[in-house]
Amino acid sequence: MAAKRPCGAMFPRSDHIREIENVGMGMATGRDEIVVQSWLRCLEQHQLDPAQNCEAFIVPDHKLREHRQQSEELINIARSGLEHLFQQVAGQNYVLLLSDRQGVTVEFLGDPLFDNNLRKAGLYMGSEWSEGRAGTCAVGACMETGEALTIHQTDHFDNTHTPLSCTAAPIYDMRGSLNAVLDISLLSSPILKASQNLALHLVNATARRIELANLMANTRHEWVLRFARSPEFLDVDPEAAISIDPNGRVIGMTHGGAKLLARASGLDWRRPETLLGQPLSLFFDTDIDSLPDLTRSRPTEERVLFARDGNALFAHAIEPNTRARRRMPARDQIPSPLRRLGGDEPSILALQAKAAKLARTRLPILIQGETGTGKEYLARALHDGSGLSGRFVAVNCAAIPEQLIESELFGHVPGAFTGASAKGRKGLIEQADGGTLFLDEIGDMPYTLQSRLLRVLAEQEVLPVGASEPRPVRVRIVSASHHSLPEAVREGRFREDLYYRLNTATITLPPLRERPDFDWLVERVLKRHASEGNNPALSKAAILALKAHAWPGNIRELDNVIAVATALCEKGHIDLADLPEHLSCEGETDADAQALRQLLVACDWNVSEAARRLGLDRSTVHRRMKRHGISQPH
Ligand SMILES: Nc1ncnc2c1ncn2[C@@H]1O[C@H](COP(=O)(O)OP(=O)(O)OP(=O)(O)O)[C@@H](O)[C@H]1O
Repeated sequence: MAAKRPCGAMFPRSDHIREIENVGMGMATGRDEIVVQSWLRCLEQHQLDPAQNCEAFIVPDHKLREHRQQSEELINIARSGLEHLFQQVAGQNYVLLLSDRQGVTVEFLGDPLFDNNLRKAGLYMGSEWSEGRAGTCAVGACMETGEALTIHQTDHFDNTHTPLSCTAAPIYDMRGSLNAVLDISLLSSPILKASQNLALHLVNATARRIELANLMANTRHEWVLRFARSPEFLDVDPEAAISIDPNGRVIGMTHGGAKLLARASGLDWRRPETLLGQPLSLFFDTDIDSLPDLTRSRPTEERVLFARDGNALFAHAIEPNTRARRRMPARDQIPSPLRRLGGDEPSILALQAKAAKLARTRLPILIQGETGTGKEYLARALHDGSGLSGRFVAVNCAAIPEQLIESELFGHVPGAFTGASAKGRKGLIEQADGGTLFLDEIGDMPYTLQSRLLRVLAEQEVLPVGASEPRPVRVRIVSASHHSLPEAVREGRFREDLYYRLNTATITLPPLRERPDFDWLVERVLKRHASEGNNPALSKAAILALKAHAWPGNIRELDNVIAVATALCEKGHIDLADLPEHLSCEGETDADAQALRQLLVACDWNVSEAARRLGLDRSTVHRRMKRHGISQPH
């Protein structure tokens, strides 16, 4: 969807265009250098025309989902920082945008009162603010320069954006690459650019805290060294941090950390690869063996470190978490798509570690598990964690009519059969070339096709329908079934040789009712359905009801229940009343019914009072009464 932005420029249009054109011809202007450089990039590199108004571009929903999924870890880490920042500027009409490294807004906090205007102005979820797309703007210029900045009103290149004032700060990942941009914007602002100085300070501070939280979340087994210029802030709000491996080499840093290392060594922070892997002693007059002297066991003002450029800093060394290391031997080797499969419980970690090892191979993998346990989700994660460059193609063998499945999978040459496409068609197997083919419900694959699939696996080639020459394909096969394949083999419905080829490596997903990381999954699904302004928590009673349920539909059922509850709940609280009836009353016994009756009698059949004493809302109590056939005697 693309919406046209309002054209209410605060500066006469022709003057604005003329000024940009003059800059393009090398004439001086009073603007900040960062604005001038961005205008020049827009003219020369992005070939934008200042006389041509752009539309706010909002990526389609499915694309937004992809962008959000890719940034899920960042969004989760950043959320509390964003909410804190939003509270700090509450009532001042600021909007907060978190953009991913393509400039797409993946998280948004704004006043719903101005929803329509914000959407029109492109200050909204899914809007793309890269410089090539939108011209000079805070997010785009921040992405290009890697620096925090304000693009105020007529600093914008595109005339349609000139009412806006936008301030952005970069968020770097631990390896020094730009990971995201945090932007704070106003639909209308005072004329003076200096009015945004405080906003600049706030976004910078929030970006720094998000980077620090990211570094801490990803550094459990290494030393972390945090820095501040004053001892008072060292333990509570450090300015920079780095992580150090057991050999004393720098392996991660916040942006402040990168700048500090660069300053100390005379290297360039824009080339993070020159900083990473270097020994600590290149930057400071210390080494890994001396780090215990900088832990909290000593008073802050005594924890002083000298950088190689002569500057003194206060430092706080945090020891590696050895307990976590023992418990999670392979966690840091698990690619992040696979880490997102579950929590930190040993059996789930073992499952992730196994998946991580298999992801790196090209072996066929068979995934088993009840319906809705996440077999396709795991297949995708295996693909994302495999480093394969081709596509992930999913096929549900039970959903394609038997007469079509052959040409769907293998493709066909022109005119291969009545109704075949005149141009011929690439089959799904070829579409997955270089990537992963996920065959869901493989047990439903027609017997005759099973031998052809075997050939694909054995020979790495595919023979389209009607073709005489096979075509080479390199495809990784992941299959899944919630039927028992050995049983299908015994009954002669599934080829034994294919079964043995497919199940060289098997991963079995536990049903939800047996998952030790149930709480983690509930939290994750809650976050998935949270949106700006609706980020609910579960009441105790609701948690108990979720735990008591048997979840025959597994994670899919949980996902649906939470989606509905999130939509129904009020005041940021999911209570029993927001859960489906069969779930909220589950596990109640006759004794519970009797207790409820006694309570109602004690409350003189005042349902509100009974609800208050139970900590439930009235509709839940009414529902329980109905279920147990309890009513006030007349
Ligand atoms: N580890 C997970 N974390 C969060 N959500 C998950 C996880 N695993 C699965 N899901 C969600 O649960 C739902 C069902 O997952 P999926 O379709 O992968 O299950 P399945 O086992 O392939 O189901 P079926 O057997 O019916 O094909 C999806 O909405 C998916 O996003």
